[in-house]
Amino acid sequence: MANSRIQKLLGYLRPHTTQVSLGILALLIVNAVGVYIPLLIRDSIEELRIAFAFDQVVGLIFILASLMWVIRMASRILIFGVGRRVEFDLKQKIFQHLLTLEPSYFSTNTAGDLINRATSDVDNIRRLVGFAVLSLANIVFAYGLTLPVMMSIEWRLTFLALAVYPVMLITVRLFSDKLRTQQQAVQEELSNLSELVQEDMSGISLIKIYAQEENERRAFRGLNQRLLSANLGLASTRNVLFPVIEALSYISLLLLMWFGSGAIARGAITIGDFVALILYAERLVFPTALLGFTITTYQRGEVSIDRVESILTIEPKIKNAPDAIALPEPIQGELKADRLSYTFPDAKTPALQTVDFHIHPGETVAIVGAIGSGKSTLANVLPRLLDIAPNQLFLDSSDVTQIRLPDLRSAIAYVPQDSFLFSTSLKNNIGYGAPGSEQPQIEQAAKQAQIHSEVLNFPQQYETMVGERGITLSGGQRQRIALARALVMDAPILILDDALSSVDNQTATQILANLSTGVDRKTVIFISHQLSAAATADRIFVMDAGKIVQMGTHSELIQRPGLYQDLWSQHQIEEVLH
Ligand SMILES: Nc1ncnc2c1ncn2[C@@H]1O[C@H](COP(=O)(O)OP(=O)(O)OP(=O)(O)O)[C@@H](O)[C@H]1O
Repeated sequence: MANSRIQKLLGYLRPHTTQVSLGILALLIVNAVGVYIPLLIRDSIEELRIAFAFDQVVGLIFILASLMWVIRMASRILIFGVGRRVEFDLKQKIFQHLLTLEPSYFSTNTAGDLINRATSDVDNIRRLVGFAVLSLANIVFAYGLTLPVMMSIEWRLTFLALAVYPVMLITVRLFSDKLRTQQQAVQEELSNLSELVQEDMSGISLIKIYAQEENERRAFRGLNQRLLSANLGLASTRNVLFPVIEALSYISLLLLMWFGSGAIARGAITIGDFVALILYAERLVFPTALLGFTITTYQRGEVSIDRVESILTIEPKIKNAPDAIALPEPIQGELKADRLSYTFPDAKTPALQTVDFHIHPGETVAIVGAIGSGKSTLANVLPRLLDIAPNQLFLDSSDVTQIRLPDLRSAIAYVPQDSFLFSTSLKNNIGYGAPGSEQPQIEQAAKQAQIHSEVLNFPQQYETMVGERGITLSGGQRQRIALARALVMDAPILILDDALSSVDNQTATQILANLSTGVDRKTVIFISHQLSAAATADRIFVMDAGKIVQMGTHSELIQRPGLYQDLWSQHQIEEVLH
C-alpha cells in the first residue's frame, strides 16, 4: 500500500521532473552556501579581520547571503509551483472522470463528499507535493551538509547542542497533530455555518410564514459560538507552539555557551569554532521544527492520495462496448424491445419486467400508468442512462448496448422530469445540446415549445439570465425551455418524461400535435399523467408494475375493459369536477 502510494506520488511528479530537479538543485546550492558562510565567519574571527571596517569578507558574506536568498526563493517558486500544477492536473482528472460515470453513481455518493475530495484532498496532495517535498529535501541537505562540518569542529559539543532537537521534533509532531484536528474542527464549524446560511436564504419564505426568525437567529448564534471556540482553540495552540520552539533553541544555545566556554578555556576549540557551532546549531532549528509539520503533511497527503485514487479508479458501468459500432445513417428512429428487463441495484422487484414493444419511425407513443409503474425507468434505459443487458433493446435494428454511446445519445433528445436549467442565459440553455446554434434555430425550437412569445417579454429576451443570478421562471416556463433545448438537437427520437406536467392540458396537447406532424416527423415517446394529451398520440402503452399491460390507440383502449379504461373514467370525473 505504502509502495503504491509512493508510486502514485512519483506519478504525479513525473510530468514536472525538470522543475522538481531544478528546485532540489537550488536547495542543495542554498545549503552548501549556508554551510560555507559560518566557516568564513570563523576564519575571519580567527584572523581578526572582521570588525568595524567594511572589509572584503563582509562584502563576500553579503553577496553569498543575497545569493542564498534569491536561490531559496527560486527553489520555493519551482517546487510550490509543481504542487499547484499537480493540483490543477488532479482536479482536471477528477472532473473528467466524474463525467464518465453514470447518473446512478451520483445518487449513491453525496455531492459534498465528492467536492471534498476534489478540493480538500487535492489540497492535501498539493501540500505533500509542494511543501513536504521541499521540506524533506531541505532537511536532508541541511543535516547532511551541516552535521559533518559541526562534528569536524567538535563532536561532543555538536551532540550537546543538538540534544534538545529530538525534543523539539516530538513537540512539533504532537502540536501539529493537535493543530490538524483543530483546523479540521474550524473547517467543519465553518461549513456548518455556511450550510445554515445557505439553507435559510433559500427557505426564507418558510421562515417568515412560520415566524421562526428568532429560532433561526438562535441556531446561528449557537453555530457561530462553536466556530469562535474552535478558532480560539486553534489560535492558542499556535500561540503556545512557536514560543516553545524558541525556548528550546535557547536551551541549545545555553548548553553550547556553558560547555563551549569550558572548551575554549581548555584550548579544545577556538572562538571562531565556537561562533561557527552556534551559527550551525541555529541553522538547524528551522528545518527540525519543519520536519514535525512535514511528517503530518505527509501522512495527511497519503490518506488523501487513497481517497482521490479511489474515485479515479472507479470503472464507469455504462461505457462503449469494446467493439462498439457507429449508428448507421440515416437514422430512422425505430425502437424495439425484446423481453426488456431492469432491476435497480438493491431493489427486490424489477422496475421493468420482460417488456416487449415495437415503435415505428415517426410514431408518437404515449406511455401512461400509475405512479412508480416504471415509465421513467423505460425512458432512462433508451439512451442507456441505466445499465441494461445486451440484446433487449434495439434502435434501427442495432442493439443499443453495441452502439457507440455518443451516437446513441445524439440520436435521442430527452427531456427529463425535473427541468434542470443552468445558471446562464436562456439562449445558452436552449442551445446547450447543440453548441454554436444560431439565433434562428433557437427561436424555431422555442416557437415549437410554445415559449417564444414569453421569452420576448423577458428583460433581455434570449439573453436573460436564469438561475441564482437571474430571473425565476415558473414551473411551466422551465419545462418549455427544457423542451426547446431538446428540440434544438433535432434528434430523430424525442422522449418527454412527464415534461409538460406544469403546462396546461390544452398547451400540452398543442405541443404534442406540433411534434407529431410535419415532414420530418420524429419518433416521440410522451410519458405523461395528462390523459387528454396522451389520448392524441398514435398509440398508447399502459404500464403497471414494470410491465406494459395494454397497447393500442385511444379509441381501441377505451373500448376494452382494463387499466386504461379505469384511468380514463377517473380522468373524465376529474375534468367534470374541475
Ligand atoms: N434510483 C432508483 N433506485 C431504486 N429504485 C428506483 C430508482 N428509481 C426508481 N426506482 C423504483 O423503480 C420503480 C419504477 O419507478 P419509475 O420512476 O420508473 O416510475 P414512474 O412510472 O416513472 O413513476 P412516476 O409516474 O411517479 O414518474 C419504482 O418502484 C421506484 O421506486
